Amino acid sequence: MTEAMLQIRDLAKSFGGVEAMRGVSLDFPAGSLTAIIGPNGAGKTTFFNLISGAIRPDAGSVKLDGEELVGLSSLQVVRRGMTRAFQVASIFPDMTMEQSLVAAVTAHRGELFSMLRRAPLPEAQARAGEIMDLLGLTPRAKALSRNLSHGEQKLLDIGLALALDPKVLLLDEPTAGMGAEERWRMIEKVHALWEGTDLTVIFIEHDMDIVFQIAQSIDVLSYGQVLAKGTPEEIKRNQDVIDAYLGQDHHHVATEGA
Ligand SMILES: Nc1ncnc2c1ncn2[C@@H]1O[C@H](COP(=O)(O)OP(=O)(O)OP(=O)(O)O)[C@@H](O)[C@H]1O
Repeated sequence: MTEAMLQIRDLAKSFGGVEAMRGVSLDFPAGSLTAIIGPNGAGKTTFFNLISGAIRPDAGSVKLDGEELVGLSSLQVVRRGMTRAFQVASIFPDMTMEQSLVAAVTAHRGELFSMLRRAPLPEAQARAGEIMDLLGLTPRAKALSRNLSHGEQKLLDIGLALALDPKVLLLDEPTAGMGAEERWRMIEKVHALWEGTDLTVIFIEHDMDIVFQIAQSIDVLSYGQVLAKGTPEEIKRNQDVIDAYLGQDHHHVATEGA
């Protein structure tokens, strides 16, 4: 059997007396699109912090393409091929979208460019162009960051993550803070990006309609443990998940003809 692109084993982390992650083991096959869901405080953000090297686990293993990541810094994790989209698009308000992406590609590939003794700009511009195409941002290439809509800024954040040439892309609530219509536009772009590349995409999302619509598989966390994992159909019918999460009033449950 081939190993998953990302293989997590027995991941654990406590903050003082709080066991935020209690032995989580999950596999993410190459090219998969997975949603991480769960009630508030379930450990979703902690999970991303642990696997991306932002914080160090007390125990466990995180293997990317067979290589152990635990103990590496965030930067080293990025270099190995796992990148998280952060809210950084607004840091350089007077740069255009294209300039921001060219700068990110150049920063990431700089070493390689100097080794090849080639001018970085045409290459970086070509890559920035590809990324804008993937995200449907090309018409906004010359727009200044400060003039981008919230949704466009979020897409640029994803673009900046793509500039780091990841194998695995982590998205922390890509639709947060958006209205219903903008959410769907956003998630359709994420879906198109996933379809158009061989990326392994893992996203945290609270909107269950979105999760059930686009995720290929779903991992449910609760109290720092894996409560369930499966296809959207399996998760919708899982009684533990319904009891722990989907039954809660404040979550949007896809009732699907019910
Ligand atoms: N740096 C920290 N120090 C202390 N406790 C923490 C820290 N980070 C997370 N926790 C605790 O760990 C648990 C899991 O939190 P986490 O933010 O990972 O959950 P979450 O599933 O992302 O929640 P939400 O959906 O509300 O974002 C919570 O009890 C939280 O209070």
